[in-house]
Amino acid sequence: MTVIVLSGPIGAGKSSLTSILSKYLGTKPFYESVDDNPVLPLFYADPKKYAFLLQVYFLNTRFHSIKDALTEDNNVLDRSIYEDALFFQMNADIGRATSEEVDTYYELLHNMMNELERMPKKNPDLLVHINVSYDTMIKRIKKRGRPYEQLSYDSTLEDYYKRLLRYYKPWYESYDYSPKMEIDGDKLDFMANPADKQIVLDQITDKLKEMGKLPEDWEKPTDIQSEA
Ligand SMILES: Nc1ncnc2c1ncn2[C@@H]1O[C@H](COP(=O)(O)OP(=O)(O)OP(=O)(O)O)[C@@H](O)[C@H]1O
Ligand SMILES: Nc1nc(=O)c2ncn([C@H]3C[C@H](O)[C@@H](CO)O3)c2[nH]1
Repeated sequence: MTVIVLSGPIGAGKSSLTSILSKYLGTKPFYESVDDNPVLPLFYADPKKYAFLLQVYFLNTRFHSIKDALTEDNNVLDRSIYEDALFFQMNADIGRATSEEVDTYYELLHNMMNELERMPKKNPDLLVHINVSYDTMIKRIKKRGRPYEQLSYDSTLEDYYKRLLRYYKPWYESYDYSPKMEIDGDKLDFMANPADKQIVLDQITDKLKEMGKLPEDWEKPTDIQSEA
């Protein structure tokens, strides 16, 4: 059983790589709730009002996914539950949560993490972090085109995204729930360039091999074009 979680800022390529990687390894993908998330557009329209509700919504859906992923066989999750507090803390730091909301959130998070501690498998096997610069992040956000994430939608988003990148660096450095590795999301265009895609897949499978975590019955696919 091998559970891989991806991490990285907005638009880094987590969902895309989750799809590619799960097909390549023949495992099950779990996606963050975005297009079916009723609170996300409300949050971008009025962050102060909805930051807490959005966080509870995400925490709940992430808890479900990680519980399923840790009990089923081989999986790839497109964002880790460990990034939840990063987002909330950042929003709280810029005044989008009351002290009561902050206290309630951390108590709830603590309770949920304790539940995970009780599971036979407590942590993922590997965290794959996609690093991107601000320019790449904005290019990808534009390319994907969710209206409420565009810089033209809200003049404070530039600061929000730059701040998010600053929070990710120490977060990744202190992450210690599992082995971890970084992918260079600026250099490696694993969506459009097959050679880059193979480099990324080799980096991940080499790491799994080194850890003895490559699924036993896995055979390297010969045609990666079909993994997109
Ligand atoms: N390495 C890459 N090279 C080129 N384009 C990419 C790359 N990764 C992702 N993209 C494109 O960038 C956009 C955002 O990618 P994706 O939705 O996978 O990001 P994400 O990290 O899951 O974002 P979010 O955090 O918002 O869920 C998509 O249009 C995708 O096709
Ligand atoms: N506030 C907040 N807290 C989270 O935990 C969180 N997780 C994801 N997101 C936002 C980023 C993308 O717009 C979109 C898809 O990742 O959802 C979040 N926003």
